[in-house]
Amino acid sequence: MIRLTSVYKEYPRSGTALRDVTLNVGKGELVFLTGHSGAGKSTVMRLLQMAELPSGGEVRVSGFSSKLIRRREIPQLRRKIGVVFQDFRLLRDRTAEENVAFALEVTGTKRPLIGPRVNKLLTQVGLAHKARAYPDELSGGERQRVAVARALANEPLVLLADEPTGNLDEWAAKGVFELFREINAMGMTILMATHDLDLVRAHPEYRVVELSQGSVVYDSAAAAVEAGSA
Ligand SMILES: Nc1ncnc2c1ncn2[C@@H]1O[C@H](COP(=O)(O)OP(=O)(O)OP(=O)(O)O)[C@@H](O)[C@H]1O
Repeated sequence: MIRLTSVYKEYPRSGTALRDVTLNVGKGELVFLTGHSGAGKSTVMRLLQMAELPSGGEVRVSGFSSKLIRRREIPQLRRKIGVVFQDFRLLRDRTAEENVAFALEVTGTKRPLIGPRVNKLLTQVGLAHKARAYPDELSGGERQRVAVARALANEPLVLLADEPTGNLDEWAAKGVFELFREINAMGMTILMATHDLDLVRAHPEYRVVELSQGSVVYDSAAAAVEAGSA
């Protein structure tokens, strides 16, 4: 589903952001991507959306390769990736349901299908009763749920979440993560960049990959294999 092979990313002024990163995420996995500020988590997320290309190595996402993709194919790839950000990025002048509907309008979903689909998505994230509320009328946790509904609107194959609980208090963070667990249990592949080590420690059942200064320094999946062969 996601495959980074010996990926390097250099930025002209700040130098090497990723150094020889190899990482495979299989279909249906939920993986925490951790590491200090500046470790390269957001860079990985941007490369997966092919918003940027690697300086070396290859990024593959659901059949698309950074080595082969053409500019005009990028919208096709993006449709297969749902993205959730720390700061929600909702349209303030649109209600919860209009925010979700917008994601369907821009991909050309037929109008009669949009209403029922929005309703289903808002129900899935537990917010059907707030469909007519504007973002300013919602709590942080509720806003993030709308953002998750929007990310799922076009039935992506992968969900990328960059610090999705970073702006939430502990309870709201737990609630949003529970939603991720439910979505993952239904088969969605999720890569979640997070600083929240308490959340990571509370869920040892999920794989953890740690970046430090642009390199993978720990992968619980690899650690499990090594422990098994020792
Ligand atoms: N657009 C850019 N131009 C130049 N350098 C960049 C750019 N984006 C990231 N970098 C550099 O790449 C390195 C990794 O940054 P990145 O944002 O991926 O880290 P991060 O782990 O997501 O950090 P944080 O947790 O603070 O978001 C940093 O040294 C940063 O300065």
